Amino acid sequence: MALQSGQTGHDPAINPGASQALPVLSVKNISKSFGGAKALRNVSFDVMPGEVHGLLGKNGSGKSTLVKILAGFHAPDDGGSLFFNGEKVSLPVRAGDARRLGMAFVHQNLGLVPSLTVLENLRVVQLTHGGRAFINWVEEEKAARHALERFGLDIDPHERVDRLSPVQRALLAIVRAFEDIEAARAVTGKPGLVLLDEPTPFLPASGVAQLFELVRSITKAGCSVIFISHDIDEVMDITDRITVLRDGIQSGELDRKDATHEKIVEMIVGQSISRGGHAKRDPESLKPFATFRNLAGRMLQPSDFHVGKGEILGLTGLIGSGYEEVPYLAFGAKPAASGTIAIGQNEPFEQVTLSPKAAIEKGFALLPGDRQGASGVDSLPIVDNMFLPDVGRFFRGGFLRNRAMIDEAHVLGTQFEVRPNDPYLKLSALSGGNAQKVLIARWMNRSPALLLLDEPTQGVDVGTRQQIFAALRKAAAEGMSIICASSEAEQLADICDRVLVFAKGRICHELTGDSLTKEGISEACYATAPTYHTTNRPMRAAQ
Ligand SMILES: Nc1ncnc2c1ncn2[C@@H]1O[C@H](COP(=O)(O)OP(=O)(O)OP(=O)(O)O)[C@@H](O)[C@H]1O
Repeated sequence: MALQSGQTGHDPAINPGASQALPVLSVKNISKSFGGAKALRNVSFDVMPGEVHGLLGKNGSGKSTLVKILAGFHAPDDGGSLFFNGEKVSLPVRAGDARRLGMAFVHQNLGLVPSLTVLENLRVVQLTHGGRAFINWVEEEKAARHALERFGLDIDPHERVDRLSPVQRALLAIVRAFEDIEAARAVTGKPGLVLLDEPTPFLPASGVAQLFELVRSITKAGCSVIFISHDIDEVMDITDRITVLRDGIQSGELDRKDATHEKIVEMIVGQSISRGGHAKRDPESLKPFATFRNLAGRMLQPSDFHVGKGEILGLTGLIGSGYEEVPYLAFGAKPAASGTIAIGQNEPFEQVTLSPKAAIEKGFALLPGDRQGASGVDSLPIVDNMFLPDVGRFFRGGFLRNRAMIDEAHVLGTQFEVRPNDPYLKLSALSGGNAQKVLIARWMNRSPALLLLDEPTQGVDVGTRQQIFAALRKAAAEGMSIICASSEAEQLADICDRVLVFAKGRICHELTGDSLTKEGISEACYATAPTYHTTNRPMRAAQ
C-alpha cells in the first residue's frame, strides 16, 4: 500500500502498542533553499518508536540536507517545524539540542578521529560535555568495554581507530551513536533516534549483517533509526517504512511489507528502469592488454592475471583479501612487494618503476575509492575537478581557454547527469553521488586505454548507476580495458565479462559466462577452497 505524503502508515504489528505512541520525530513542512535552488520543499514525515525508517532518493534529492537540518548544521527556510517526542524543537536546531533530545548521527565519513583510540572516540561526547574537573580513565574504560560487549564487539578499547577494519569502524560509530542517545534517555526518559547516512557502501556482506544486527538491537530497546542507503536490497531487509524524496519533494511513503524492489526503484527514479543486463563477452576471444605477473602488495600475495583489450574485469572478495590493492598497484600509486606489468606485446617492466605520472602517460587512469581524500578536491569548482589531469589541453598561446573548459564541463555534466550542472560550483556543494559522477566523468572523458576503478558507484543512485554501467560498456566495446574492484556482487555481475574472486591474498575463483551472477560471486567469496591456482594456471601470452 503506497501512502500519501504526510500519512503515518505505521504498522502496529511491527511494534505492538506503538499505534498510540507519539512519534519520536515529526518533520513538518521542512524546506531548504541554497541561493535560488530548492533542496527541500515542504517535506513531512513521522518516525515512530522502535521503527527503522528508510529515507531514499536519487542523488541530490535532499536526504543529507534533511539530516544536516536535524543536526543543526543547516537552518531550514521559514515555515516548517520539528517535534521530538512531542516537544517542539526551536529552529534552527541549536548546538547541543540534538544531543540533549536524543538524536545521534552517523554521517557518511563516520565522524571518528582516526588518530585517537577506540576508548577516546567512544567517550568523547561524555568527556567533553561532562563538565568534569578530571577524567577517571579506569571508569571510562569500564564504560567503553561495557558498551562494546553489549553489542558483542570484540575490539580492544586501546586500539587506535586507524588500525581498525572498515567494518569495525562503522560498527564503532554506530555503537557510539547509540551510547549517546542512551545517555540522553537516562535524563529525558524518552526514546532516541540514530540517523545512519549511507553507512554500508564499503562493508562486505558479513559486515552489513553485523551492522543490521546492531540496528535491530537498537530498535528492540525502543529507539528508532533513520536509514539512508542506495542499496534497495538492504532497505528491503532492514526498514519498517520508507519515505522517498525526489528533487527535494516527498514523493511518497511505503510500508516495507508492501514494497518490492521494482516499486521502490520506480518511486525513487520516477519510472521503471530496466537493469540492462549485457551480453558477456568471451574473455578468451580478447587479446590481453595488460599482463600482471607475480604482483604482490601488502595483502595481495604474488598473483598472475591479465585484462583483455576491451574487457571489463571485476575483482572482488572479502575486505582484506587483497583485491582492493590491485587498482593502486597497477597505477603505481602504491609500491608492490613484487611484480611486473606488460602492455600488449611489449617487454614487461617492474611495477616499482611505475609512478602515477608514468601510468597516466601510458594511458592508465585510476578512480580511487576515497572520494574525499584521494579523488576529488572539495574546495575547487566542478570544472577544475573535471580537468585537473589534463588542464594543459586548454592552453593556447600561453593563455588558458577558460570558456572552452566551462563549455566542455557543461557538456560532460549533461552526459553524466551531474546536478546541478553548474561548472563553477565547488565540488563540496554537490551531493555525494553527484560528486562521484564528476570524478567518473573526469576519467572517462580522457578515454584511457586502461581504466582502474575502486568502488566506482558508491553513493550513486540506482538510476544513474545504469547510465554509468552503459557508459562503461560502450567504452569497453570501443576498446577500453577496465579493471573494477568492488564489493558489490550485483554491480560486478551487471557489467563484467570476467570476475576474479580473491581470498587471503590469492585469486581463488574465476567466474565467466553463466557462472557470473550475483549469487555465483557471493558464493565464491565465501567458498574457501581455491579452484584457481595463480602460479600454476597457464597465462596466455600477449599477442
Ligand atoms: N552547501 C551547499 N551549497 C549549495 N548547494 C547545496 C549544498 N549542499 C547541498 N546542496 C544541494 O542540495 C541538493 C540536495 O543535496 P543532498 O546532499 O541533500 O542530496 P542527497 O539526497 O543527500 O544526495 P546523495 O544521495 O548524492 O548523497 C543538491 O542539489 C545539492 O547540490
